[in-house]
Amino acid sequence: MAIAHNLGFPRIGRDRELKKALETYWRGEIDESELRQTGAELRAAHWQLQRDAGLDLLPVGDFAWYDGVLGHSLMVGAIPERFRDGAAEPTLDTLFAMARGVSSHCCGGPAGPASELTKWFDTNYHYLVPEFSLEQSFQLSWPQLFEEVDEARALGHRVKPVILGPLSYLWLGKAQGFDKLELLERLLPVYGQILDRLAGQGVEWVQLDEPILALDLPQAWKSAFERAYHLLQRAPLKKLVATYFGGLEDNLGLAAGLPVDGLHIDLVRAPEQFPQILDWLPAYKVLSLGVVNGRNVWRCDLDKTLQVLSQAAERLGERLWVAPSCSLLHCPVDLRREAPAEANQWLAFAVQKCEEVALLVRALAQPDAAEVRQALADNRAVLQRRASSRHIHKPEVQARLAAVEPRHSERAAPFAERIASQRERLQLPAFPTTTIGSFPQTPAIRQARQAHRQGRLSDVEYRDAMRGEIRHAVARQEALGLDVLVHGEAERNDMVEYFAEQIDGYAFTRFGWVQSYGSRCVKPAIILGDLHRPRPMTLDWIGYAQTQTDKPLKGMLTGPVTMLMWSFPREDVSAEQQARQLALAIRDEVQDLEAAGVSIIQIDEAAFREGLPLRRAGWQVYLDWAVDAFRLCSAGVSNETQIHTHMCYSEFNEIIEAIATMDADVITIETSRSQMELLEAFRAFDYPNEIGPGVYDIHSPRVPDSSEMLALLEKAIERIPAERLWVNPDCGLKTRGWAETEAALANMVSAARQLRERHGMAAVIPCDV
Ligand SMILES: CN1c2c(nc(N)[nH]c2=O)NC[C@@H]1CNc1ccc(C(=O)N[C@@H](CCC(=O)N[C@@H](CCC(=O)N[C@@H](CCC(=O)O)C(=O)O)C(=O)O)C(=O)O)cc1
Ligand SMILES: N[C@@H](CCS)C(=O)O
Ligand SMILES: [Zn+2]
Repeated sequence: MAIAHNLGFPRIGRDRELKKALETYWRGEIDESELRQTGAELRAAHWQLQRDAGLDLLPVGDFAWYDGVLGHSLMVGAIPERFRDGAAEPTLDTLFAMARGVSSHCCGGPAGPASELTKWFDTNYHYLVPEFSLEQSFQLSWPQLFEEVDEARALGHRVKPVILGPLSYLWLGKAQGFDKLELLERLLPVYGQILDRLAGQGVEWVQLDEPILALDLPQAWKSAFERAYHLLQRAPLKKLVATYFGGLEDNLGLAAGLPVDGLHIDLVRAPEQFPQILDWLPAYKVLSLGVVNGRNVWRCDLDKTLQVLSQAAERLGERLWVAPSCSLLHCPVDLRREAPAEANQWLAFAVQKCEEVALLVRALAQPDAAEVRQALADNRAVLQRRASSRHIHKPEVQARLAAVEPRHSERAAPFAERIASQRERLQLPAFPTTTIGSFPQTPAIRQARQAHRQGRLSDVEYRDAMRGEIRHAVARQEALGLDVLVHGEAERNDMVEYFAEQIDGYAFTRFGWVQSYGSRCVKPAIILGDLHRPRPMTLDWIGYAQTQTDKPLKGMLTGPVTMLMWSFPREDVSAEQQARQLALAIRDEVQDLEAAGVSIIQIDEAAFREGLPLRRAGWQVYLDWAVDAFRLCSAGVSNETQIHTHMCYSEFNEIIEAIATMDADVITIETSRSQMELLEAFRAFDYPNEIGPGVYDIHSPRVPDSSEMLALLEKAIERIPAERLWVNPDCGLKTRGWAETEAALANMVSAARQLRERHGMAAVIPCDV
């Protein structure tokens, strides 16, 4: 009989228990043993949920205090010098210091900025980038995995530890001035020790995640795979190499031939790998088929999936394993937590996905069992109901889209002409200072929203409370001397969810939390059907904010690509189609803001880079529709209206041309943790429009001083003409407190003023530059 297993379970908790415990610990309100207790309770609950769902083999090692890659760095002793405290072994506080940074005036321990945070492949999860030095050594330093294996076994579970594989780990890290692959020989002995120790604990199978096998790999890395796994071969336990987020393609032969005992492939992202894989797999190996989508929330089409599995079972017998396509980290925890709604019948969250995997395995073994037949019949009926639902197909939305012409994606004049009109209108100083949009989402704001949701605060009371927050944010910005103000986004629960709630065609959850980084979560909305905007979404708030100041105030919207990437999309129509529907909805809002006199409109495309397919072969198709969606939503304004965009993941080297084609008048980007290195692409391409490279990292509570920001701006000026440079933080400030926000922004404004003096720049940039 096939084995039902799982690659990883969400760790944050159904009610975000881990988030709450972490934040309470960081505030000093609970001690380490209380935090650890919450972790243990969550792990126990999650293993039990998976076991109750019917899985045979449960993952251990998928729990992390902040991030799995960070935990792995601790395990192999890759701890940057600035976080080493002289202590022999790292502590939980070492881990949190690496994740969050430490201010020099705090705690008396080592100080320094946090490690870089970046996107986990093409997901909305962020990991902490390992930092490698030339003298890097590795040693087993963090016993968490072994302790959790004991913990799970003591609870009576059959476990499969999950570890990030050595090649993917090195690939995801950062090495300054040398080839990080050179570290492999130093790293592998530690992997050997880890595997030996797990074997000593009685572990039979270990899962080594090597998602980079789904990427275009240089030959040196392909060869390194063979070398590495040959060396790890002697460890006395069975190894399953797990690949996901894409197909193996040219790495198929390599992956199938590695000297390990099993291979997991993602058949949701790359169904074409089957049945070809059967011909490549050595006869002794287990094949784990990832057939239940770990990246979306739709129920699995069980009939269709069983056709594939039955064929596989015929060839593989007991060597067939069944699993979700990837870790379920990217899914909400449990659909049973939601209130009843028509759409629920179409959905499956992590717990339900485990049940689907178990059911598929049962259906293979006992296709005629009454409960199996019933479950398959139910599944069929549900899928049919969805296909014919009136919530999905809206002829008026489709007709509007069909009438779109290329001219709708063209600004009236080229950038050089537009910027002159905009400078004339805006009268901004050189190096204009601004922020990315959000100001601190304080407990008071969140509590007001909760009270409003629960009916304890009327619509008018809620509006007045948010207007109070807007007045406060505007007044603080004026006092700080910022040049372009924002309303602060107090009224938004999230930059995507807020808009999704106002666009017809979306569905929402109440508890569908997914970890984004550390303790921060998002609740992605679900695109059910055709999308349109029935009424203005931001006009009242932004109009109100503009009445509070004479300075220019940026209208703040989320762009179509980001709306799509950070939602759970439909699978019955293309991503392009969904992005174009969203673009029209946002275009309507842009035009309403312009008509209301808003002179600058920022359309955030924070997820633009993340949407880029993992394999280069898919890039152009994506870039064409993604750029066009942005242009479609932004191009309908006059030359005097300045369009900004913002992206928080700025590795643009290879797509800078597409970024330029978006033709935003100003782009603000995240660059501070990379010390402005990411601007190199803009310099090399001679990017024509204006740029605001982030001068400080907003993910950390640390307040950088103005000299630090000035130094970064000087680096920026080496790469970008001074008259096109803006000054802003890396991203929005919603996660920060007011005290640190004001301190950091005051330093930022001071840095901009010093820069103006140093470079003798005019107070107002002339229009003909
Ligand atoms: C820019 N980022 C975003 C990404 N994806 C998004 N969808 N949105 C983003 O902004 N991806 C990349 C980055 C990731 N960065 C972040 C940064 C910050 C957060 C974050 O702060 N998340 C919040 C949850 C936000 C939210 O939905 N808030 C709601 C509900 C708040 C709440 O918990 N209410 C309580 C009651 C009130 C209380 O006591 O505090 C409750 O309901 O129980 C709201 O404001 O109404 C987080 O807390 O993690 C995410 C990604
Ligand atoms: N306007 C948003 C962008 C985040 S990427 C914010 O400031 O939070
Ligand atoms: Zn951002």
